[in-house]
Amino acid sequence: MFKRLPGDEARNLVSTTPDTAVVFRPAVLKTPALVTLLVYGWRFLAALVRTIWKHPVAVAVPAALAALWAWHGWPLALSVLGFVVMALLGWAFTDRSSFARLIGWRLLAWWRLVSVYRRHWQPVMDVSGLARRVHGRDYLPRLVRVQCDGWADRITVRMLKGQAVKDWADRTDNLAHGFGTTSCRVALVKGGRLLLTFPRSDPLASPIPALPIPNEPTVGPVEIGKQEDGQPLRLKVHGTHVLIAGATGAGKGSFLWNTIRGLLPAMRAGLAEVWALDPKLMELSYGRELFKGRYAADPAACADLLDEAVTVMHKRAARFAGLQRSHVPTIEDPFVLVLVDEVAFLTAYQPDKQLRHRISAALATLATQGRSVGVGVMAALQDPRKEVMNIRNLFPDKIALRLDESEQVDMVLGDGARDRGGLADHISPVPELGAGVAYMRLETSPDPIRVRAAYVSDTDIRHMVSLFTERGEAA
Ligand SMILES: Nc1ncnc2c1ncn2[C@@H]1O[C@H](COP(=O)(O)OP(=O)(O)OP(=O)(O)O)[C@@H](O)[C@H]1O
Repeated sequence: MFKRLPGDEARNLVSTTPDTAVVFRPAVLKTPALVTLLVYGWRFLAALVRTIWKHPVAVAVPAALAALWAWHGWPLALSVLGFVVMALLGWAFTDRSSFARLIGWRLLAWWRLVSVYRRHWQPVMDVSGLARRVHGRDYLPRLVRVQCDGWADRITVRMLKGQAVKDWADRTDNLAHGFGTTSCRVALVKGGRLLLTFPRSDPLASPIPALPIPNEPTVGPVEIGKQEDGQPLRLKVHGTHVLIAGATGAGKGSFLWNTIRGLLPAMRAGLAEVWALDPKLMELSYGRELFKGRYAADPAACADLLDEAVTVMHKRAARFAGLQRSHVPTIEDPFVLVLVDEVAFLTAYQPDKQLRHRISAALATLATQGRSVGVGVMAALQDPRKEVMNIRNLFPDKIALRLDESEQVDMVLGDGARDRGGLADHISPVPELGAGVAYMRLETSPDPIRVRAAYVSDTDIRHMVSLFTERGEAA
């Protein structure tokens, strides 16, 4: 007597009499030909309507050409096709960006969909473990849409019911290599839908030379480099505090120097001041003339300078109380940016306990109360552990350059940042490839963005100093 079993369970059958083979006869249901034809016909019709609905222009052009051919012969259809191609080429050469936006990226997206994503979708999902087989049925996440721009392919995906973002975030390596790119970023669009970003090129692959000094004095976001999509990287420094962490040689200095460079016109105009704490005596001493005496390297002098910043902050808070809630830089009340290179030298590694407490208390006070009265802190450090920097959570904006260990990423950028693609431990230790490259997590956005700061060389710093002192004297 045969028992009917779902297909998948046949492999679980065990014979107690090894000489007798288990005979499995699947139940065969004969479907009438008419039903099969109707099903295929319906599917074809649905696909046709869907294609016309989704791609009206792409369907209309070949349909019009086919109609021309049928009614007026192929010479006319060919001439019209030639005319269309020439017109498109003309458009592409005269207004590249609008052509790319309206036609170019859509064509590329279609090509990438057909040649890469749809073609490799099933094998990549299977091998990476994102497809599932339940009770003999295969379930595959759905590839919803492919969009392209000059930098990356963005794939919208519908997850399987019951999958979590983490399931995908843990497999970014599999996805990237499966689709022939070097990296993949996962972001949640809405419940059940993800956006996978696959960069096609890397605008951050080679060092970026120092950017021009801005013409206008501004404390607004200062341009300091590039984002991974090739857009300028503008860092907010006024109204926030910034923590920069990176292993030795990761390029922390370039974030500090680019910020000073961007603020230079405002410093010259008296709208901004940079107060520098340089306990290693290496990084900021090179341009100490820029700080107009607000420079300290000795720990005791650093503590005095921090106390002075706290006093400025308290005085402003007392004056502003009840009158204004945010700071607007003026010559009387300029924006004060306290730059601290290797803050751990002043806190965790400082042998003098009293000094250590004084410095930590001043830093914590500035970081909790300074931003609304125009006193900001930008601190750099190598080791982001809590024992070394126990106030790291007081910095709203965080930058992780190359880090030695994967656990350090979340210490700097906050919980879950590495799962969201902040792979700071994967940044190359080769200076040409990785110095100045970082993942940035801003207060306003939980997804870390990959960026590279421009390289401000010693010559650039000398030029900044001469420009500042010359103009300062002239002013
Ligand atoms: N933005 C950048 N682009 C390219 N190369 C850079 C960049 N920044 C730094 N470098 C290179 O990396 C080297 C190390 O940079 P830097 O001294 O700023 O690192 P750091 O993180 O401050 O190191 P440490 O903590 O040891 O002082 C520089 O000498 C330079 O050659």
